[in-house]
Amino acid sequence: MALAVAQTRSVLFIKRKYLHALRKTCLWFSTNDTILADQRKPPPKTHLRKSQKKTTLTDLSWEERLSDVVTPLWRLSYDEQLELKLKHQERIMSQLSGYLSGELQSQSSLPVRTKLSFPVLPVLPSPVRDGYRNKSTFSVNRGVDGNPKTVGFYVGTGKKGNIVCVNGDHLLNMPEKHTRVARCYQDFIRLSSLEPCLLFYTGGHWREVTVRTNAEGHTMAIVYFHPQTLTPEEVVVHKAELLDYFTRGPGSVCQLHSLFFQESAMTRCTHEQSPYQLLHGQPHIYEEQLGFKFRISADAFFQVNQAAAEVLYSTVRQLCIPNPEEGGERTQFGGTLLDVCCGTGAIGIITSPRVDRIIGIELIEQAVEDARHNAALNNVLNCEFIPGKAEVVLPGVMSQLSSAGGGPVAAVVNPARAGLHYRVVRALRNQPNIRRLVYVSCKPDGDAMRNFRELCCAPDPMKKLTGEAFSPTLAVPVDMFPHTPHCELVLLFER
Ligand SMILES: C[S@@+](CC[C@H](N)C(=O)[O-])C[C@H]1O[C@@H](n2cnc3c(N)ncnc32)[C@H](O)[C@@H]1O
Repeated sequence: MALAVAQTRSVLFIKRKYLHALRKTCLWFSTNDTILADQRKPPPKTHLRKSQKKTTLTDLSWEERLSDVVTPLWRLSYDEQLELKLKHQERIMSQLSGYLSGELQSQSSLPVRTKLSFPVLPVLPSPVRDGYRNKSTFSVNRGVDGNPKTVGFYVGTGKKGNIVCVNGDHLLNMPEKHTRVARCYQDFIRLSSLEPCLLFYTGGHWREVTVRTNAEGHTMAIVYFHPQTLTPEEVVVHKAELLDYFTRGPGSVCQLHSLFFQESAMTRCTHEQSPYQLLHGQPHIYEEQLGFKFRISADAFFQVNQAAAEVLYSTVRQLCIPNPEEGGERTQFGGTLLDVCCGTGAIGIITSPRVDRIIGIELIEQAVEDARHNAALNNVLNCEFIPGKAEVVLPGVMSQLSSAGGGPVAAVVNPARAGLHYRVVRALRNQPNIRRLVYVSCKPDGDAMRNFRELCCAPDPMKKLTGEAFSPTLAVPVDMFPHTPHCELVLLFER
């Protein structure tokens, strides 16, 4: 009996210590689309308890170490994960409340707990918790056994020079289809006469592989390749070997719906910088969201968790254009919805029945083409998608909206982690017809916080922020990334 009590106490102690460490970690962790993998088989719970008793990092297996990097909450129950995420979001929103009330001065101020000036709802859970990722990017580097042709995820950092590439089959957020492609790609590059490209300046060719899947199980693989000094004719030979491996050879078990190849000498190239070459199959995959169908190109952004994206999108739609009886009669807002950083147009298209007009703005041309195609595919006629940087395009759109008679305008912004350019914030703030603005952020404590403050500060002619200030009125966190510390925050501003 005494022994059982002592054991329980020790597990509780370890759990508390672990939660404390995670809370600290959550302050600086950020969503990283390229290192996050999907995983299928978590180390069993019994294994977990043993690992909790271990004290040093080196006692952990490589799989556990990778899980701690990619899915650091894997040891916690899902309820514990949601509790932790809610506390983290509340802390960030209390920081925002502090800035707005003047209690906190600068972003470097210690995060003193300030009373929340608006409600933060409980985190909306992801309907799918395991194997949820529809996109994973696997790196190539030296494995645990020293083999430089290893495909997986990094433990360690380039800066410290201690990178080890660990296979991610066990990761909780990874679907089996993704790890199968990674395994096959590893077998393929091990058979290839070409070297892997570990560092751009040291040569080598085979780089990472991205895998995208949809709910129907279609699989798209994109292989990135550094041509170095190979001639185009030489590259053709290796492309043909890759194609043969995945269509007629052992890689055919992946049943690829699409195989793309991109020659790139940079970390990341758009389709315009270096075309995605279709070696096999269909150029797109399709996904359904809330009854609408979406085409996704190799280069386009799409939310990584399809089921949770539906939760996110219905939350955003309801906050942008509230419908008192969600699911009942549609209310017609009769104005314009600006969808800034619209990707393949999902938010605008899903909200289109409630508004007269949607204007989407997006940087990536392939995504804009997808958005236009998606509107037509769904018989949506009131959407217009404009390619370009929002900071360049939006000021012109605003003058059009003002001169067009000034109907009501709602705005949704969903930028990447770098947040919105100050010109975008200025244009939104200075457009008096916008009364509601929904900001969707995967990192609200980063650059987005600067945007929140610029939207809500007192008018400042020096910064050309002359429009009436917005106020945050509701925050809804949505868990898109189970087992990781991240979630999306949907923040409603009104004035
Ligand atoms: C987080 S994604 C959101 C996409 C979309 N709202 C969705 O849910 O699918 C951010 C998008 O912003 C785009 N983007 C990044 N910087 C931009 C800029 N300066 N102007 C316009 N779009 C930008 C990216 O290409 C990406 O598609």
